[in-house]
Amino acid sequence: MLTRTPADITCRLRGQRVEQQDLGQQRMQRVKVKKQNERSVPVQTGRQYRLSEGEVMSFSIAIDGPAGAGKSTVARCAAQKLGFVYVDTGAMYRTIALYMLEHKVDVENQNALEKALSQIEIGVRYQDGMQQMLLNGVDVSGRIRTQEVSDQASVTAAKPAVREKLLNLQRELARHENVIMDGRDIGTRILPDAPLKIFLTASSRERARRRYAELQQKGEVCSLEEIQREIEERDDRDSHRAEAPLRQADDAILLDTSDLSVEEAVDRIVNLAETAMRDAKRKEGARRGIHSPEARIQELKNLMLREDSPLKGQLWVSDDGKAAVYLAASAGFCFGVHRAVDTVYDQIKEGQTPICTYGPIIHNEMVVADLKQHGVMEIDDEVQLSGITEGTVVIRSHGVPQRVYEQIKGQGLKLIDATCPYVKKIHQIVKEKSAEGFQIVIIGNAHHPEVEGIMGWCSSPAIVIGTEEEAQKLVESGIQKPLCVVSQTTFNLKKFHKLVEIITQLRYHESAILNTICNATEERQTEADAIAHIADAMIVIGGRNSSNTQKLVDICRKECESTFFVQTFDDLNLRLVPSRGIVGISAGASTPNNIIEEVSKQCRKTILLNRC
Ligand SMILES: Nc1ncnc2c1ncn2[C@@H]1O[C@H](COP(=O)(O)OP(=O)(O)OP(=O)(O)O)[C@@H](O)[C@H]1O
Ligand SMILES: Nc1ccn([C@H]2C[C@H](O)[C@@H](COP(=O)(O)O)O2)c(=O)n1
Ligand code: SF4
Repeated sequence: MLTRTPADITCRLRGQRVEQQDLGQQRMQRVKVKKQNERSVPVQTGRQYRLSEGEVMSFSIAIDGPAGAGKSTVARCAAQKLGFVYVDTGAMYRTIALYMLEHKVDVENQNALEKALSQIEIGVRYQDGMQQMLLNGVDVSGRIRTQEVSDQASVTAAKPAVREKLLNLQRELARHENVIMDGRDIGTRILPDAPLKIFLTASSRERARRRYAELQQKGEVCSLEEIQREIEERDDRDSHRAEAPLRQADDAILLDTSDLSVEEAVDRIVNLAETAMRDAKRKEGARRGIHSPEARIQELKNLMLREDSPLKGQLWVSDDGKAAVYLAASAGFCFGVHRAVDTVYDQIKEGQTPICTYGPIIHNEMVVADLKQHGVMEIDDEVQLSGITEGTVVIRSHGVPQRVYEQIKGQGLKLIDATCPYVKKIHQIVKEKSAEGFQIVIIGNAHHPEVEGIMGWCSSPAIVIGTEEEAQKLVESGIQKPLCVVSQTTFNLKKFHKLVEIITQLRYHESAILNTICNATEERQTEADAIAHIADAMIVIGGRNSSNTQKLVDICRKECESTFFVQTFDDLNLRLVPSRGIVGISAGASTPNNIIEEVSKQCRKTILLNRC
C-alpha cells in the first residue's frame, strides 16, 4: 500500500554530510552522516511502502540502461503512478561534469580532480515530483542537458573518486524513500539488494532517433548519423570503463523499448513493481505473522481501495468477518470473444444458412453445443473446408493463416472475419517483418490455432518457442538473422519476460521484441495473480481446451496451492474449499457469464451463509 504526500525533499551532499528537508511541511528533518560508515537516522516522509496499518518499509526499483533508452522519461512517469520518488543519478554526474567544464578542470589529473570535488556541493531538490540539481546552491537543471555536458559526464563518471562521492547520496535517498532510481550501476552497485531491477534498452538507431527528435524540437541543427555515432561511443565508454561499468545485473529484467510507446513501457514497469511489492509484502507479512483470516480480509479490502489496484472485482464477506469470496472483474468473455460469439449469433438472427465456423468459435463446450443446436457447423481444417460449396464461413477470434482466406474466397463462400483485432495486428507485424528479412519468433504454443494462424502470415518459416529450454536452444543455434519476437496474445506475461531475457542474450540491439500479449489477458492475469497471492483457495473456471484458462490456472497455482480448475459448478467439490479465509474466483476469456455467476453464487451460499 502506498501513501502519497505532497512533500518536496531536498538532499545536499558535501563531503560526508547528507541533509534531508521536508519542504512541503515547512520543517527540516536532518540526517547527518558524519563518517562514511555511520548509520543515519531514518526520516519519515510518508512515502514508504505501507505493509498494513502502522507498518512500513521502503521499496527500491533500480533501472539501468544505455543513454536514450527512455530511463528518465519512463521512470519519472512510473514513479508518479506508484507514488515513488524518482532519482535521476545521471543528473548528478552531469552536475559534476558541468563544474569540471566550467572550471576547466583536467579530470585526468587526479590531484586537480580531487581538489575540484572537494569544492563541489551537490544538491538534489524535488519540486512537484521533478528533480532539480543544485551546484553549490545554484540550480543548474537546465545547463546540464547540453551535448557537451553529456560527453564530459561519461568521461567524468568513469573516475572512481567521482563515483565514490555520489555513492552515499544515492544510497541515502533510497534508504528513506520508496525510489525509482535510474543510472548505469544502480542494480549492480548502488542498490544490489533492490527487490526489482530493470535493464531498459533500445536499439542505438532508435535511441538516436529519439535524441534527434528532441534536438529538432529545440531547434538545434544536428544529423541523425552523428547522434547515433555519439550514442554508440558513450555506450562503449559507459560499458567498458573499469569502474562500475554499465551492465545488466544478473537478476535484472530486460525491457527493450525500441517498439514500445512511453505509456506501454511505463505500464510494464508499474505492473512489475506491483508484483514485486506484493512479493516483498507477502514475505514480510509471513515474517511478521499476519496469518489470521480477518487480518488478510482487511488487507484485501485495503488493496481494493487503492486507485491503481488490479483488484477491481466484487468482495462478499461473512458476518463474522472470517470468510470472504472475491470474484475477479476480469473473469469471463473478453472483447474479442464477445465479438466473435455475437458475430455468429447475428448471422443466425439474419437467417443466413448454412453457417460454418472455422474451428470451434471459442474453446467452450457449452457455447459450441448451443451453436450446434442452432445449426452452426464446425470446420476443422482446410480439407473439410474444401468440401463446403455454399454459405457463410466465420473466422473465429484466434484467426487463421492467410491461405485460408484465399481458399474461402476461391470457393465463392461468404467470409465473415471475427479475428480479434489484437491477433490481426500480429498478422500484420509478422507479414511486414518477415518480408523485411526478420526471422519471426513466436512465443507461444506451436499447436494452438492462434499460433498456427500467425505462422501462416509469415513469408518464411517462423520459430515457435514456449519453454526456457527452447529459448536456450535458439540462442545456441547462433542464428544470424535479425529477430522479430512476438507473443501469443494469451501467453503468460512473466514467462514471456523470462523467455525474452534468454533470447536477447543473442543480439538484443538488432531484435524487435514485441509484447503482443493483449490487454485483456494482461489484466486478467494480473488480477488473478494478485488475488491468488492473498487467497486461501482459488477457483478458475474455463473450458478444458482453453489455453488462456490453463495459463490462469498455472499463475494461480504458483501463488496459491489450493487452486481448482473447473468447467462448471458441477466439477467443484466445495468440501475441499476452506471455510475460513479468502476464496478467489477467476475465469478464462471464453467462459460464459452464466457459468461464472453460478459458481460464485454457490460459493457464497456455502462458504458465507452456511457457516456455523
Ligand atoms: N518508449 C519510448 N518510446 C518512444 N520514445 C521514448 C520512449 N521512451 C523515451 N522516449 C523518448 O526518448 C527520449 C530519451 O529518453 P530519456 O531521456 O528518458 O532516456 P534516458 O535513458 O534517460 O537517457 P539518458 O541516460 O541519456 O538520460 C525522450 O525524448 C523520450 O521522450
Ligand atoms: N548511475 C550512473 C548514471 C550516469 N552515469 C553516466 C553515464 C552517462 O554517460 C552520464 C550521464 O548520464 P545520463 O543523464 O545520460 O543518464 O553519466 C553513470 O556512469 N552512472
Ligand atoms: S484474449 Fe485478447 S486477443 Fe484473444 S480474443 Fe480476447 S481480446 Fe482478443
